Order: sequence, then C-alpha cells, then structure tokens
Amino acid sequence: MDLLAAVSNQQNSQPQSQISHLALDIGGSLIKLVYFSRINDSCRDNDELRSHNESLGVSNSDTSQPILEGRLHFAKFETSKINDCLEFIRSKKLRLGGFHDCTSPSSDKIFIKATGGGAYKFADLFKEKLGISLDKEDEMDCLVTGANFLLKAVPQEAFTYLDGQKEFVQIDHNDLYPYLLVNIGSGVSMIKVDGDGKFERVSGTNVGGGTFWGLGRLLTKCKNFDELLELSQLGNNRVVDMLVGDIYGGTDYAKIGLSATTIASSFGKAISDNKELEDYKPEDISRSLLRMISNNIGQISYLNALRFGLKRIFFAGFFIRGHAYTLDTISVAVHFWSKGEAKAMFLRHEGFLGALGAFMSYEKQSLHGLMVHKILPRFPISVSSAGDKIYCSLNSDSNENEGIECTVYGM
Ligand SMILES: Nc1ncnc2c1ncn2[C@@H]1O[C@H](COP(=O)(O)OP(=O)(O)OP(=O)(O)O)[C@@H](O)[C@H]1O
Ligand SMILES: CC(C)(CO)[C@@H](O)C(=O)NCCC(=O)O
Repeated sequence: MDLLAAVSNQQNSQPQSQISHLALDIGGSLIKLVYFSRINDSCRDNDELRSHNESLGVSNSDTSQPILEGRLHFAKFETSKINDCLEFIRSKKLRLGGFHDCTSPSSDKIFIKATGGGAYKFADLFKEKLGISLDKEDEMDCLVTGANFLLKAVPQEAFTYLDGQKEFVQIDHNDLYPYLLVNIGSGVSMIKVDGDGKFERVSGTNVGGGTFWGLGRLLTKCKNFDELLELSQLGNNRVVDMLVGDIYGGTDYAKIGLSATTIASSFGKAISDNKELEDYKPEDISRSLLRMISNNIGQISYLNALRFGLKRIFFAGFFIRGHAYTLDTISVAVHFWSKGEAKAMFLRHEGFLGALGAFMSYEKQSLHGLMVHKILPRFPISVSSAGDKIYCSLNSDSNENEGIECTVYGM
C-alpha cells in the first residue's frame, strides 16, 4: 500500500484527526515529534500545479497527482518520560501515519521514521506498546537534512542575536554552503555542511545541554529545565566566576586584550570564598553555569569554523531554547574569538532538525516534496480540522513551537 492510500484509509477510519506522516527523534534528553495533519487534499488545476512542481524540481508527468494541504506540527517529551510520549501517540492515533512494508505487501507491519540513539534503544518498546516498527535514519543525516530544509524552505528561520536584538537573516540559496552546523543537545555535534546530503561531522563536545541541566539540577535543586533557565535570568555570575579584574586588582589586562570584566575562570571564586554551596544563590550558580557552557561551545565552534575557513555558524538544539542570555553568550563568544569575522546564527525550530530530517526521509518512499507556505503563530501550535487544539496535556511545556503550513506532494 502506498503512503497516500494509507493516509486515505486512515482518514476513512479516523475522519476527525487527519494526521499522518509521524517522524521521531529520540535523543538522550528529549524526544521530538514532527507530524503532518492534512487540511484537505485537492487536485489543483494543472498550470498551478506545474509551476509548483517546477519550483520543487518535481517531474511534470506527476501533475495529475493529488496534493495534501496541511500543517507540520511539533511536539517534545522528556526521554525519561517516554511513556507519556507513547500515550500521546496512541491518543492522537498518530501511529496510523506510518507506512506499510512495501517489500512485503501482505505484511501489516507499520513503520515510522525515527532517528537519534533512542530509535535503537527503544525499538522494542515501540513494538511492544504500540505495535510500531521504527525505521531508523542516521542522526547526522537527519540533522543536516532538517537544517537545509529549514534554511531553504522556511522564511525567517535563521536569525542573529546582537545587543539584545534578533535580526532575521535572508538566506541566499546559491550561497548557503559551506557552513558549520552546531547542534547543542545533551552533547554537541559540529558538522561541516557542503550541500544536500554532503557533510562531515568534524567535531563535538561532551560539555553540552545535558551538562548544563545535569550539573544545574545537582547544584540548584531545580526541578525542571525551564526553571533553571529562568533562574539564570535573575542571577549574577560575578558572584561565582573569577574575573580578570579579580586577579588584576580591578584593572584590564590590556596588553593581551582582556578587559577586567572578562571571565578568567568560571566558578573560580568558589575556591577562595570559603563558602559552602548553600551560601551561594541558585540563580547566581545557574547564570554562571549557563555562561560557562555557552561560552565554551561558542569558542569550540569558532575554532572549528576557523579550521575549515567557514564564516557562517548555525546553532541549533534544544539547549538554546531561544533564551536571550544563551543566544547572547554564544554570539558574543563567536564575535570575540573571530574578531568579528564569523557570525553566529540561530534557527527558530532549533530542536526539531533531526525529527524534520526523519520526516523528510519519507520522501524517499512516497513524497515528492514539501512546500512551505507559512509559519503559524506560537503556541497553541495548531488547530486540527475537527477544531481540537493539539497540545500535550501530560507536560505543559512540551509542545510549544511554531507549526508550519505546507503542501506535501504525495504519490
Ligand atoms: N524540558 C526540557 N527537559 C530537559 N532538557 C531540556 C528541556 N528543554 C530544553 N532542554 C535542554 O535541551 C537539551 C536536549 O536537547 P536536544 O533535544 O536537542 O538533544 P537530544 O537529542 O536530547 O540529545 P542528543 O542529541 O545528545 O542525544 C537538554 O540536555 C537540555 O539542556
Ligand atoms: C552522541 C550524540 C551524537 C548523540 O546525539 C551527541 O550526544 C554528541 O554529539 N555528543 C558529543 C560527543 C563528542 O563528540 O564528544
């Protein structure tokens, strides 16, 4: 059965949800879901379809094929609460959006595209709890496919952050490559991207989002990630960090270009203060930790960009969370180390690159293309045809992100 037929069948049995094409990225910290819900399917007139197809590089012999108009939805769950995710998939009947084994038409196995380490780790659980087989896609492949898709197809996806100002970056499709993609998840991957499917993972660091959340949880007793992030907004890192000025009696070390306010040693004050952990405010610790990790990632990223002569660095991954202080610290680090030569850019759908890449891999089986019309406003992300808002009742912050209205060219 082809995918469209599967979708039609699903619509017959589930006329209200009209959800199809679910893809997963199961990471060390978070599970990300991308799924498509159709608004309607329509056979557009041939001229309109032809120009759509040409812009997508799709053969015009396919112009009589139906189009699915719909919306891409985004959701996330903590990996440690994978049962909530399974329940969400079950409750939304999302599992019906997979595809059947084409090599064995008689088989009723349902496959869903999945990437990230959890696609291996939790394969048996998905089979046991939902009867779904996970069709594994390579994590780095998916990150790059997701990044290229967002950069090329979604307007106002990339932005810079300087002096507290977000500025959208106009992406020139003919001058996008090469670039460095830095994905800050639990750990950090640095990938030199040279084109569609052309990339090399050139570096990485184990000091990433998992380090911030893990150490932060131990040091501050915060109960969730966003609480730790919010706390950092109220803190003052100078209480914990040792500055150049602390070492140089309040003055700059001008000869080597270090100002008195530059951090000489993250957490360095804690060695001489004669204080215990309880004597520090959790907000100061959180701010210092966030700054330490963001700064370090910014610096390593810049050094890798320098290694390969790359001027553009795109940062993604859920560590960022669009958080002002994180954006600022990474931007300042790249600016500082490159002496203004390299630019840090961020992606609005920062945490969903891998899941989008896995979603795009359905194309190989059954989709010709995906064309984006517009981005929908922030949470609630979308309204289905039945009028029910789609958001996760199990975890209040798990689904906030922007939906993308789009057209899928089906078989
Ligand atoms: N609600 C949240 N719960 C836990 N971590 C969060 C949350 N929101 C943001 N984060 C941050 O995002 C990080 C995970 O980011 P992301 O989902 O991109 O990576 P991952 O796929 O889980 O990790 P990896 O790719 O290394 O396996 C966490 O380590 C944490 O720093
Ligand atoms: C192991 C992965 C790729 C899993 O997503 C990620 O967590 C990562 O890139 N960690 C950093 C590993 C390293 O290069 O030191």
